[in-house]
Order: sequence, then C-alpha cells, then structure tokens
Amino acid sequence: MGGDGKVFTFEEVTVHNNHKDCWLIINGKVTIEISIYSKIKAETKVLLLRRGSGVWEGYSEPAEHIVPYPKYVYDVTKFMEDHPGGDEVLLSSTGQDATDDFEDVGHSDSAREMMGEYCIGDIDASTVPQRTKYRTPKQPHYNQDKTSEFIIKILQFLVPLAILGLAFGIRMYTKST
Ligand code: HEM
Repeated sequence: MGGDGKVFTFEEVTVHNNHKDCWLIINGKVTIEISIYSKIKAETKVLLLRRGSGVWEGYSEPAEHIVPYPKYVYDVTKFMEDHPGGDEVLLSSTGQDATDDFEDVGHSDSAREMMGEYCIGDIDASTVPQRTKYRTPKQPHYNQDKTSEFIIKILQFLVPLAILGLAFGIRMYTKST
C-alpha cells in the first residue's frame, strides 16, 4: 500500500469532496485481507471472519484477539475522468466510508490492483462515524392467551343477556298479538 504510512482522520478526508479534489475511504484490498486472515488464523485460532460496518474483522478465541483491519484513503482526483463508472459515483462516495458502495459494484481484481496507485494513507478507524443500522421498531407485546380469555369472559356475560332479551322480546310480541 502506498501513502508512506500517513494516517488521516475522517474529518481530514471528507473535506476533499469535489471534482478537483476527491478523496475516498475504501477497504477494497480483499486479497490482502485474506492473506492476513490466514496468518492470524494460524497464530490465534480465528474462528470466523465477517464483514461488519465496512471493516473486515477477524474474531478469535479468546475475544481479546479481535483484529480490526485498516481502511485506506484514496485520492482519486486524477482518476475521475477515467473511472469506467463515471466521476459522479466517486463524488457521491466522498464524505463517508465508501467501502460498501465500492463492494456493491463488484469491482474486478484489476480494479482492485489499480487502487494502489491512488492510495495516500490509512484512515484512523476511531474517527469514522458508524453507519446507523436500521432496527425494526419493537412490536407491542401481544399476548394471545390473555385476549382470548377476555373474549370468553365478555361472551359469558353477553350470551345470557341476549337470550334474556330474546325471551323478553318474544313474550312482548306474543302478548300484543
Ligand atoms: C480507487 C477507487 C476505485 C477504482 C480504482 C475503481 C475502478 C473501477 C474500474 C477499473 C471499473 C471497471 C470495471 C471493473 O474492472 O471492475 C469500475 C467500474 C465502476 N465503478 Fe469503480 N473504482 C473505484 C471506486 C468506485 C466507487 C467508490 C464507486 C461507488 C459506487 C464505484 C463505482 C463504479 C461503477 C458504478 C462502475 C461501473 C460498473 C459497470 O458498469 O459494470 N467505483 N471502477
């Protein structure tokens, strides 16, 4: 990776957000990550590798061996015109962690190789705001047993009343005829 080991904060990266000066945060070097993964696997018995909030994380036993992978900062200003996906998508990926956008496109290995040319450093992961995850609103607790119990109680009260009303009605009707 290029960039002379520079580490940028999220704030520093997100000000570069126009056609003449466009920086992105992407962690697209999956091939590298896989090799890191097998190294960690050998050393610390990693149980699984999963991608969470744009970062590849190795989870291992014991838990203190959780390894967050670095994200990289890319200055794609010179690539804007030549990007096969167009410059607008690159611009719209500024100001955030663009990893998911980049991965969703399914970039080829050659696209990933090209990234090295534009890498200018690492991002300080602690400064990147987490993407808010959508949580389904909690449903009100619905207790079916209690509801059917309630209906039975109402019916127990209403049925005799209805029978009484019907009997009364018939009696009134027969009396008047
Ligand atoms: C340094 C960063 C990037 C590099 C070097 C890069 C490179 C490339 C290359 C070489 C292609 C041609 C197809 C391929 O080989 O996969 C491509 C296509 C594309 N890229 Fe990127 N890209 C970068 C970032 C992004 C980002 C952040 C987005 C945001 C969504 C994006 C969206 C697209 C789209 C939409 C296409 C067109 C896909 C298609 O029509 O099949 N790229 N990119």
